[in-house]
Amino acid sequence: MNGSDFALHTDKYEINMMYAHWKHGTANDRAVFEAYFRKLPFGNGYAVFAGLERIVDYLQKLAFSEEDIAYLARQEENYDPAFLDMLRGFRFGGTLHAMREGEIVFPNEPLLRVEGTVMETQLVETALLNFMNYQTLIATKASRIVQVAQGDTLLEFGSRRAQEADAAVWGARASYIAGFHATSNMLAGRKFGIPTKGTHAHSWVQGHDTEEEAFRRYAEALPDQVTLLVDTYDTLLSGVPNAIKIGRMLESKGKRLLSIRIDSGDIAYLSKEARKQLDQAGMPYVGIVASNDLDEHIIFNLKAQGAKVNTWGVGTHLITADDQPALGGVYKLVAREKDGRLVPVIKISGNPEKVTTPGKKDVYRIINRTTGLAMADYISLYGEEDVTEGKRIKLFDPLHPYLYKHVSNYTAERLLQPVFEKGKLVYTMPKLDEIRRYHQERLKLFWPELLRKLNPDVYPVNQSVAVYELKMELLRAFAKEE
Ligand SMILES: Nc1ncnc2c1ncn2[C@@H]1O[C@H](COP(=O)(O)OP(=O)(O)OP(=O)(O)O)[C@@H](O)[C@H]1O
Ligand SMILES: O=P(O)(O)OC[C@H]1O[C@H](OP(=O)(O)OP(=O)(O)O)[C@H](O)[C@@H]1O
Ligand SMILES: O=C(O)c1cccnc1
Repeated sequence: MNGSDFALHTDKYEINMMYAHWKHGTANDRAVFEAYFRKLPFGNGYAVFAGLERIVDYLQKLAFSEEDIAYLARQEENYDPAFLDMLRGFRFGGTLHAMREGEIVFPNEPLLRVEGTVMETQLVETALLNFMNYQTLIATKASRIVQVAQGDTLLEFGSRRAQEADAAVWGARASYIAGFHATSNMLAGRKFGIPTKGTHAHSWVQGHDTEEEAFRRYAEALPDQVTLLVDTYDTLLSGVPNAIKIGRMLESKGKRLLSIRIDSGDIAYLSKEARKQLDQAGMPYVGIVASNDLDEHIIFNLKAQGAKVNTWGVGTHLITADDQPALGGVYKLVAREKDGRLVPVIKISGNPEKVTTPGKKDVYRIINRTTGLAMADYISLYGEEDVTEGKRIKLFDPLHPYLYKHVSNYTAERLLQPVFEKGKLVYTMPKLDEIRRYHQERLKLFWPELLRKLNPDVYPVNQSVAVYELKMELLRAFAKEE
């Protein structure tokens, strides 16, 4: 699917609601939706927002083709042909505010705010959540791996195990945003300018009479980028000694063996022994790449065991986020047009976590002027001025409003950026390397206790008094009496 073929990348209920609005003459009423997730994945202390590039491409190209219209005409809902005719001219004319890609984000704060007609805001729900949820999930998983790798080189190897092609390509991009250094996926490399890296497979060694011959022929063909996979037969007795022979051959030609790769067995033990052999052979410059079902926990453990690995190839566990394969981001209506005015709306649930926070809102990062560190994220109603003017504000957790403090010594950064204004793209997409740098910079705003992978501190996401009171007011209005 290319970007212009996504109009029907939506759930049928969105089309049905659009149709029902159209039938009742309310299709062009205004609506405001916000997208957020309720729980951080992997027990992490933060998430890394990603997906905006694809969202922008999708919204820009959003249009129904004749094939789409013909398909809709065949549905058992019997949509009125006049509705389908109207869809022919449909374009996204709404307003989108979004977090920057690479931003550090937290539960229950809007990551996207979409304002427009009920038609257009409803149609885009599925695709926006699909892009945001997957890419944010993978960027967050990758960021955890980056934290434990402590500056080692990280290669994304997941394509063959990803949930299909889009996941491989966009997952490679999300990993790069979070600090991975390269991907093995050449399409992701070409599309996004991500550096690409590749070694060779076991099949290369199996495809020759001897391991030494396989290594030699590989090195002869690609003398500038030789990484040899040393574990096909016996890592320490044949793989590394053969790699050293090839290292010598390369040296005699004024070249250098770049690295060896270990893909099975006890990586801590084998890498230490391989390091010794390489050093004793006078090749301290040869790096050691490890792969084989790695994730942040195994890398952390291998480092604790003193593994002599300087490059980690990570595939399956990263690209499938296998310990939590979905981010539960939701897209909720927060305000709608009534009698010509936008009014806040609420969704009530027996599960308190699922009660929505009404009203069109903004998110600010409150930064302590003295420490330069983030103290809390602060959700205000759109247009509330105290926070933008730097006045004294009250910080409290909406779940425990009796615990609060006032702050004045802060700067407030507005996190949601204007991306589309009434259908017009007003945002200059940063280059991928800028996004990646931005992510690294943003991490510096947080204390290390929040960034650790195990039992991190909980970062406060607070609400303004006005947001809290509006929610209470709507809850009271719907309170039941028995
Ligand atoms: N020293 C170690 N400490 C903790 N985990 C390790 C260590 N060495 C390897 N692992 C991890 O243990 C898992 C299984 O390793 P194992 O050696 O059983 O791999 P394997 O693929 O079964 O090996 P082989 O291909 O030799 O059968 C992998 O996820 C690997 O990354
Ligand atoms: O383990 P992952 O984190 O998913 O990383 C990708 C894996 O894919 C390759 O194995 P595969 O057995 O598919 O091919 P090979 O013959 O090249 O080893 C590679 O050797 C890694 O082990
Ligand atoms: O280049 C590699 O070593 C590689 C690429 C993809 C998957 N596994 C390994």
